[in-house]
Amino acid sequence: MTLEARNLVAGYGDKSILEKVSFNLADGEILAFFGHNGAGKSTTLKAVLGLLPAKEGQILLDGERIEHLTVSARLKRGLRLLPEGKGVFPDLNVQDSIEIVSQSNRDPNGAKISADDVYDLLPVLRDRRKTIAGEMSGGQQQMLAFGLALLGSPKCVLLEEPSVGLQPDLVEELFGKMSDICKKLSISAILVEHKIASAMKIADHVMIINSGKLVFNGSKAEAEQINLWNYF
Ligand SMILES: Nc1ncnc2c1ncn2[C@@H]1O[C@H](COP(=O)(O)OP(=O)(O)OP(=O)(O)O)[C@@H](O)[C@H]1O
Repeated sequence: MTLEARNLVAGYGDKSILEKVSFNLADGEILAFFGHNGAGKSTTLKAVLGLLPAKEGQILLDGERIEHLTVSARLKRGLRLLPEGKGVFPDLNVQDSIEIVSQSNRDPNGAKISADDVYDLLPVLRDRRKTIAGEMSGGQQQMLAFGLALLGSPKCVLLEEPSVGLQPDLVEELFGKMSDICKKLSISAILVEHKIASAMKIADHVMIINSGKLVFNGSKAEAEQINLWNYF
């Protein structure tokens, strides 16, 4: 199991938003995470990464308890967040962006995913090496953000609405690429999305949150048997 949450309670100040949220995610699995605006999706991601403290419960990464660790310690262990909006350097070209991030990630044991690997996995980035990131299309910027996240050799990526602002065909292309790469490299992902039909195409597992409580948590096959909208 890559990532597991057990009875996680988290919120802002004295107020708890998440009510004993539990889920688990195996290597290479994609967990589609749905819910209304304000239901608690981002709060869950923030608690997993350590941007919010866990008031109660446990978070485990590869079996190790991490809920007391700092954000940087969790990043070192392979968690990555791709926040909503494009996580790119808008004024740098693709090549310089990849070079800067791969140099800053270089560790003495050797980074597992190199710049060349990223170009091989996402050939559009090789084609656009000299293009300024801020001048690329939304979908290409998302691919770059995902490529930069891969340079850290993540175990689990937390994807916050990567489809925002993309046309439907680009959403399918982006999700297809992300899914292929996660499967190939055994990276697990939580995919927070409002574009449910597109996210369902690549999901292995589905969760729906409502007012801080998980109201559905099951396999894709189980999710396909029900009307997901009844849970919103
Ligand atoms: N910084 C904050 N301080 C206090 N309350 C917050 C803060 N951020 C979010 N909340 C509250 O926490 C609850 C859950 O918000 P959260 O951002 O997790 O929702 P979400 O499911 O990610 O929504 P969306 O789909 O709109 O991004 C909401 O009631 C929201 O008002």
